Amino acid sequence: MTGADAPRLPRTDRQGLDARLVVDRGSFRLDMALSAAPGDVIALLGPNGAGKTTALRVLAGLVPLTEGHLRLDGAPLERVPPESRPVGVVFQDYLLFPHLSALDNVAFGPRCQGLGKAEARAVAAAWLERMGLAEHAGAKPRRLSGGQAQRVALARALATRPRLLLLDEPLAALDARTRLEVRARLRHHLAEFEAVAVLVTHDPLDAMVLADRLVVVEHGRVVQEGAPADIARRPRTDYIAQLVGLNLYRGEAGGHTVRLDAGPEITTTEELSGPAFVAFPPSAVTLHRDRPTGAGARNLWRCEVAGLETHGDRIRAGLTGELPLAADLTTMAAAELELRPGAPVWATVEATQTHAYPA
Ligand SMILES: Nc1ncnc2c1ncn2[C@@H]1O[C@H](COP(=O)(O)OP(=O)(O)OP(=O)(O)O)[C@@H](O)[C@H]1O
Repeated sequence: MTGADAPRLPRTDRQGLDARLVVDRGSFRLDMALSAAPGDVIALLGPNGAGKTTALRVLAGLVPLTEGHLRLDGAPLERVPPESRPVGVVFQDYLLFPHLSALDNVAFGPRCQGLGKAEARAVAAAWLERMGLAEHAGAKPRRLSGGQAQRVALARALATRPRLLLLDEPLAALDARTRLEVRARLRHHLAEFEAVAVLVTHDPLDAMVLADRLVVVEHGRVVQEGAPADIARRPRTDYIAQLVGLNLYRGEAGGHTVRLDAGPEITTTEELSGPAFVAFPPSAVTLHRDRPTGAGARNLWRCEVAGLETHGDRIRAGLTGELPLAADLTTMAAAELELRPGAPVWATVEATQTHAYPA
């Protein structure tokens, strides 16, 4: 069925993306609501197998919806075939046409939209210029660096003036140094893009730098969404807490303490009641060989070192015991404490270093 003979579904005036994506793939079910205004950049973030790529493929029209709806600028897209959707896609490995020059790769979309050859090439040349790639217009993809190929792929997607831009792990194919530069450029282009952009990534840094809003997906469901800073400050699942490098616990708050579902109490500065999360960074934890006696440390737990790894210029200790947690310390402190797997330690955290919020 083509877009033309699809049944006419009601249009709404709502601009941007308005979707509920339900897809069954064997035993896996994706069920997520996704909405965005023109100009929004949304990052879908989640562990392997969470359903991010499936969501992107549904938006692109490559996988059909089992249930739900998909509207873009008020128009229903469910029955519109991929090639007729006003959607641009940058695939993880870019999928440039190997036999076409950068210019003709970018001109391909405008040509398919009905522009004449010269006109389409002029549009493509303008996009390559904007991407800082004018001098590579005649190059075939194999002669482009990873960063250049990524920009050609982005130009190719943007040249069709899509109302929805989809980017699948846009920086995953790049080495660390190129990534830094390409990330900054991509941020600039996304900021200029006037329609909705949705990107899929595993990398919290890419998500935080590139997106205005994060949608965290686990097991086919949205577990948290919001501005990057809010999510980093108030994670609601273990996956997100690990991603942003926080210790996270759930319990029942009463005044300045949160009694954890499994384990001890944590003293906090916030005053709350009812179900609550408490989070604190590994750098807030101080370890001691002997039980500390000072009055300052309100939170004190008896733990055991489960593992040690280097983390930047510090050592991260994974602890089990009264409270499982991650603690960061300097190499010197780790040596002085004679930390090794199995070593007993006392862990303290000041109440002022914790952050409690309703669950
Ligand atoms: N063609 C398919 N047929 C059946 N099941 C599939 C198919 N493609 C993906 N799945 C299943 O759908 C689920 C979600 O996969 P998806 O690729 O969307 O996750 P993801 O979040 O993008 O993961 P990753 O980060 O590893 O790419 C997985 O359980 C996967 O096994």
